[in-house]
Amino acid sequence: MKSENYILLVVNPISGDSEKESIIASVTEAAAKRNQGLKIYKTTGDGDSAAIKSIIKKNRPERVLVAGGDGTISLVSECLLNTEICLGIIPAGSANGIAVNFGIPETMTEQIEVALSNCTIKIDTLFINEKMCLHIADLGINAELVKNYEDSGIRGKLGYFLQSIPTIFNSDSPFHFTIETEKGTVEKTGILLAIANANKFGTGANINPDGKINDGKFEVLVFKNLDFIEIFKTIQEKPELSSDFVEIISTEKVMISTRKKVPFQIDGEYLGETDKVTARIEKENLTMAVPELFCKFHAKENML
Ligand SMILES: Nc1ncnc2c1ncn2[C@@H]1O[C@H](COP(=O)(O)OP(=O)(O)OP(=O)(O)O)[C@@H](O)[C@H]1O
Repeated sequence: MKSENYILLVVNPISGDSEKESIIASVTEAAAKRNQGLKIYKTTGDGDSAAIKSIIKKNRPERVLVAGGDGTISLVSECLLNTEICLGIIPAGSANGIAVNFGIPETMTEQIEVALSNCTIKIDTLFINEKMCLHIADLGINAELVKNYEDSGIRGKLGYFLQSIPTIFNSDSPFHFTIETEKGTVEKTGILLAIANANKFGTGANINPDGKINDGKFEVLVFKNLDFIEIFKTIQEKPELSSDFVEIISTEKVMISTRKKVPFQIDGEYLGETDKVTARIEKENLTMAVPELFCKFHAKENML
């Protein structure tokens, strides 16, 4: 197969609760229409990263599509870092936080169209405690929620909803954070500290409306309280959030320490409790196919 004219589709057969055969059939049809070859790799949960890297190295595809949840999207993204090969996302997980952030459409037909489109963008990726983060990591009450969700065994948005109230009542918050950036050291108290190269939580809450995914910076957001009026505002595209609710520090690197150990998650994966987190950004090292609106919002000419 000629490298320029070939698509690799990585499918996680067990992610979420959707069947994957219709995705495979639709991508096969779309590739044929474009006169492109298609190779399908189904993940096994064991040695997938090495296997995908080897396929990419041997037969450089023009594009890689991934059908799976956030875990599979992250895994494939890591295989494509610092290459010119474009990634297209077909969300097929239980929560799909990454897809929500990139504004990936709801229907499979539109998702495949976007994934194969020429609307591409080079994004920055975050490394948090040296683990790649495409979306959002946090310390505090949201990470507790992710843990309780994983423990409960109930998948999807309902699972998160059912865990949200007990998580709030049983939380050990507020937490005390020491935040060191190139601008100096500050002390903050809050229920949640998020590290975001993204605008939205997986729920669609627009918590970092001015964040740009390709500006060489990321944001540290300290949420001070559960102000429901402010939380409600985050359903808007451009919410003006009060600094009594959230304080935002834009930076290229950060070191965070806490007085006591705090629950910690990266891209929806609970990583236990910690009292030290470092984060840094790597500039424009991943090419992604995204909806036109997302491309426009992140156009360089719109940046200050
Ligand atoms: N064939 C397989 N059998 C069992 N586990 C697998 C297989 N392929 C991948 N996995 C596992 O699937 C997990 C990743 O799942 P992923 O995050 O994509 O979906 P999800 O958990 O349903 O979605 P979300 O992250 O949106 O909640 C990894 O732990 C990986 O080891």
